[in-house]
Amino acid sequence: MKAKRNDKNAKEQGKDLRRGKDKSTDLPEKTDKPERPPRDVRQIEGKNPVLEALRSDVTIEKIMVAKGRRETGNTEIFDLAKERNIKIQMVDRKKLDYSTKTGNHQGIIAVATNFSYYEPEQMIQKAKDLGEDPFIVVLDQLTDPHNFGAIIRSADACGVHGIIITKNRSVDLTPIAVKASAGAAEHMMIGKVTNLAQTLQDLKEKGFWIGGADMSGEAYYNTNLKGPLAIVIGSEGKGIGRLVKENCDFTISIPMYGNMESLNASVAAGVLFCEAARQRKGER
Ligand SMILES: C[S@@+](CC[C@H](N)C(=O)[O-])C[C@H]1O[C@@H](n2cnc3c(N)ncnc32)[C@H](O)[C@@H]1O
Repeated sequence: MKAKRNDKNAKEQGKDLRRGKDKSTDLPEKTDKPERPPRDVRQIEGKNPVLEALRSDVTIEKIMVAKGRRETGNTEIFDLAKERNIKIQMVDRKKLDYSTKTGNHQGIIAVATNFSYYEPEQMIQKAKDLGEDPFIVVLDQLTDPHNFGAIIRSADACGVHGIIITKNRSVDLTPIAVKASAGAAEHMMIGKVTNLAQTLQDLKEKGFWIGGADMSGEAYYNTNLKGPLAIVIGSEGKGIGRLVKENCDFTISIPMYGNMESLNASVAAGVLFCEAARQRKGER
């Protein structure tokens, strides 16, 4: 017989009215659940990001592909996955819709090990190995993952050896940033530092010129961007912070001829990186 919801006596005796059971006797003893170690993995979403991850040395656990996608231009992904012995799981599109972190998986999600972050010294070493002057980009508390992704993509195109971001109040390498980079993030060394002003001082001691991108600087096409160089890009809201600006050797500006005071951070970064690449690669 069902216990009534308002059976006061039963409640007072500690009975579970929903199941007609005695709470005091039937409940299992509380035990501390063993803590699950966090899985050191991330999701890479979309065709280009997955393809770039396969082309890089990123360790990929598996790739999930929406059923029916094999025929629609994923041949290279399938071939590379086979070559690298990576499991491809054909799944219902709904499963991808459910687990997507970008909202735009394009029918393909890879599960890969998390990013490793790099020290500025490793970026400098990379340049040395290539026989080039180091070219580093510094982002002063950028917050938009789409801007971050676009900057990584332009940086890769222009021969940047590494990007330094701040540990606090900054965007990170989220699946959205990686997607926005079209997978360029898989090839770029990214470093995180606590004290950007200190990092700039360290770079200066290593012979770097630090150029801060700012609307009130010298026109970029009149600026020498050769040699060991770090270009600082400011945040979307407040631009380059005071202390960071004080540690710049010069400021570089893209003249503004319209009504707006500034460009989007990633657009400004793209223009300046291209000019730096033009000067550094000796093109006219
Ligand atoms: C959206 S802007 C920041 C605007 C901010 N309100 C300010 O006053 O600095 C983001 C960053 O993009 C870069 N930027 C934007 N427009 C630029 C320009 N015309 N010349 C050089 N850098 C620019 C700067 O690094 C700037 O800090």
